This record gives sequence, structure tokens and C-alpha cells, in this order.
Amino acid sequence: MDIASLNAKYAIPGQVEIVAGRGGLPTINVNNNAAKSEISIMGGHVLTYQPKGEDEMLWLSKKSDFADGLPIRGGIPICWPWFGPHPTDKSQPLHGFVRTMMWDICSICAPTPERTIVVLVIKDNDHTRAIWNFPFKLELEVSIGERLEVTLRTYNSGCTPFHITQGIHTYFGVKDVSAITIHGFDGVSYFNKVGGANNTLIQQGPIKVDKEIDAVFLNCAGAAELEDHAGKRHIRIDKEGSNSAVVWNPWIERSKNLPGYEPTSYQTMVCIETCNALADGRDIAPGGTHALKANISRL
Ligand SMILES: O=P(O)(O)OC[C@H]1O[C@H](O)[C@H](O)[C@@H](O)[C@@H]1O
Repeated sequence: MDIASLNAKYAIPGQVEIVAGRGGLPTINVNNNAAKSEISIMGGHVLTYQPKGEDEMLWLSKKSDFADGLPIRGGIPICWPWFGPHPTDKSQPLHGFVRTMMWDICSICAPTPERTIVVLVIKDNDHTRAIWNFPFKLELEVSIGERLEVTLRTYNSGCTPFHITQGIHTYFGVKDVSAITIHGFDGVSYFNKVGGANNTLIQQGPIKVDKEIDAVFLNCAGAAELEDHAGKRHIRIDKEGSNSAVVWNPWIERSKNLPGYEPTSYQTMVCIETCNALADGRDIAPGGTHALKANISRL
């Protein structure tokens, strides 16, 4: 559908407009009384989220590609139906295929002047079945207001069970990554992916980022908090349907070769990802569903 037809169907005067955004990608611009946000229909990708009177909360790379079929660096990539590398086929893309596909708008509504709810949907087609041969419906609900709520609902519309791992891969902007603390993982064991170590360690105390971190925390159903001391901001990430999380910052060496990333980008971002990763993957029975949810708020 072209931009004019999308607006005719889904625009809400004064609050929601669909535009040709970065790289010409169709983008839903939301501006309500509590916050503004941009959501790329390609990838079902929240690009920005800014509560009124405050700084932008998400980090979005100035060097990112913005093109149909290419991953966007920053914002909130949706990783599905696998998180990280494909479990058996290394030729498949990291983090699944929906982050580089065009989604459809299912609905956009404004229940109050302070909240806008955008629902995007993607269903199996010839392209997805060639990669992953299961019938499915995947729904992304982004609720924009004083809080940002992101829900990813998987439906198994086929006759055989399937297994998914997934992630709401949130990039937070911070003033100075070496002056942040992340809470919620003290005593939690994690799978350490730095340098291909692939060992299991236990987090002691709050997380400080002073080197590369790529940690998949398991058995952590509770909230995480990000204290950005230099930026004077304290963010809380509550979640539902998740018992795992990833904390990621590529630091100096890995930054040098990361697509869509500047060598200094690691200084002003950190990913705290709401996941069903590794052993927290989910089996979805025929006709079954699973919802993964991240609620992001300011403390
Ligand atoms: O570069 P991408 O495919 O977007 O992945 C970026 C990162 O995502 C996650 O945080 C993984 O744990 C990392 O290992 C990966 O490098």
C-alpha cells in the first residue's frame, strides 16, 4: 500500500501520520500528549521514543542502513523466530528474518490523548516458508504514552508444534556508558558470548560496562534498571513472558567492524534486551500463542 492509502486508512489527525521516513521507508510518526515515537513498518522497528519534555530514550545509529531488506542499527530490532545465530544453519541471518521484512499495519488507535497503540502484523508467506517452514502470525503491539510498552505475540496457525527463541532488542541511549549501572542481575548466571568464550558465569553485583559485554542471562523473570548517572536518567524495564535477557555493548574492538555503527558509538549506547533466549525458548503448540512483553518507564 502506498503512503497516501496508508494515511487514508490509518492516520489520526494531530496524532498519527504515515510518512516516507529515513531511506524512504514507510514510517508511522506518533505524537501524542505524552510522547512521540517513530516506527518503521520495515522490520516492525521502533526507531525513536521520546517522552514529552525529556531526552530521546532510544539510541539510533547515524550510520545505519535504512533500506528494505537490511537490518536497522539501533532502536528496537525484533528478533524472531530465532535469537542470535540460527541453531543449525549458519548461513541464515543473525536474529531471524522479520527484522528485515515489510510488516502490515493491523490497527492504529488513540484510546486517550496520552496514548497511541500501533499494531503491526506479519504472516507466513512463500518467502518465510522457504526459510522456516511453519504457518504463523506474529503481532507487534507498540503502545506509546508515558511508558513505552512493546508486546510480541506469536500464534501458531499450523498443525505442528514449533519452537522459537526471540528478543525485543532494545538499544538505550546513554550519556556515557562508562558511568552507567544496570541492576536486576546480581547473582544471576549468564552465558558469556564475548570473544566466542561461550562459558557460564555468575554476575556479582550491579553491571558496570568497562569492556565488551555480550551476556545472555537466564532465569531472570524480574525487572531490570538502567541508571545513567551522567545523563541523570533512571529507566526501568519490566517484562512478561520472559525468563531471559541480554546485556550487550561491543566496546572498542568489536565496534570497528560492526555494520551500521561508528567506532565511537559504543560510548553512548547499551542494549538491554527482553528475551526468550537459549533454554528460555518456547514451544508453541498448534493453535497456541505466546506473548513476550517489555514495559519501559522512567523512574
Ligand atoms: O549486529 P546484530 O546482528 O544486530 O547483533 C547485535 C548483537 O545482538 C545481541 O545482543 C547478541 O547477543 C550479540 O551477540 C550481537 O552482536
